Amino acid sequence: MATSSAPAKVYLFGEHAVVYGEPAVPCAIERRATVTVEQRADTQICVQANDLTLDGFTVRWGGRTDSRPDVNVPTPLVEAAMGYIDGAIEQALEAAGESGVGFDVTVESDIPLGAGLGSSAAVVVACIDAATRELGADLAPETVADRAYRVEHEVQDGEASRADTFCSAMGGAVRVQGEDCRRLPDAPELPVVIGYDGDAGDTGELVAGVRALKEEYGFAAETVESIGDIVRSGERALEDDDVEEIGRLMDFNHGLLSALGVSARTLDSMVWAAREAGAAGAKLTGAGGGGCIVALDRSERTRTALEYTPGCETAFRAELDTKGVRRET
Ligand SMILES: Nc1ncnc2c1ncn2[C@@H]1O[C@H](COP(=O)(O)OP(=O)(O)OP(=O)(O)O)[C@@H](O)[C@H]1O
Ligand SMILES: C[C@@](O)(CCO)CC(=O)[O-]
Ligand SMILES: [Mg+2]
Repeated sequence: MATSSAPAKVYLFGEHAVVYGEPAVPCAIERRATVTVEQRADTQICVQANDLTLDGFTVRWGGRTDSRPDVNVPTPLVEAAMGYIDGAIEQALEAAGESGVGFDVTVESDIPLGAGLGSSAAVVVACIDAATRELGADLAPETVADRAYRVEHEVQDGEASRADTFCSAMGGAVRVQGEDCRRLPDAPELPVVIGYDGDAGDTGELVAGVRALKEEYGFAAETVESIGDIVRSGERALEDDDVEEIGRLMDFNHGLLSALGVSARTLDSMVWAAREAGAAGAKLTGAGGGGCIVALDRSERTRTALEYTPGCETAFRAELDTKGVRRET
């Protein structure tokens, strides 16, 4: 039996545009998905999943006698979860040079699902790490990141960046542009506050929506390029530890994401509540459509204001996670 965990992330800048070759800077936060993997005597994959936004379910597939999932939760969710776990197991088998092995997989996660905090990447990264160790192989976090990216790419219908998976595997703040993935040497100490509307967006669908806009309108394509410019300015502000400037750029980034159609009324209200409470800046994080915003505020004012904002279910402070994927005992 092997257990690994991997962190969630927020985007300081650059989600969506990163899918088209612009840079992005996500940052791992201290909320984790933990995956336990144990070999079975047969070839079935049996998944038990629990998290904050899910009551918990069990799916079983791949055996000779029972290849249909046996579940009581909505089909799209189950299919998505099966896609991620199936993909992760396939990657682990390939990495370990094995085939035809069945597993019991247990997922426990503190990361709300589909909320822009990278629950999919954390689950896939932790699952690949645990499954390869269960098979006697040991992969470097960069290799886990690369294999996890292949899974996200497949599940998101061929459109995904390496940002979420690299960030979750490596921890800290990272910079990703195409295949160029690096850890930022001096991870910034940022006063991150997160607001969550209790809702979810489907990353694959939201990415497809931006792609369609970009193909229809030249100005949408230019908006994506402008997000790249914001990220480049953001990197300089991060080097200078200039929280005010980082905040201004986050505000601008949110405006452009909103123009690309991936915000939501609740995300906009939370962003405005944070700004009015004195946050240095605020934006949606991740794919959007519902889920989380990220704001910067050293004081408690933003968190308190968010808690009283209609549409906000919960608000919390998030510490930077510097560890990335790790073995749990
Ligand atoms: N605890 C979990 N158990 C099983 N599957 C999970 C769990 N957490 C996430 N997943 C899978 O990940 C999917 C959500 O991934 P999606 O990419 O849409 O959102 P996200 O990763 O949370 O946010 P974003 O990609 O915007 O950062 C779920 O539908 C489910 O298939
Ligand atoms: C929207 C997106 O940029 C981030 C989702 O967390 C998609 C991706 O990078 O694969
Ligand atoms: Mg995701």
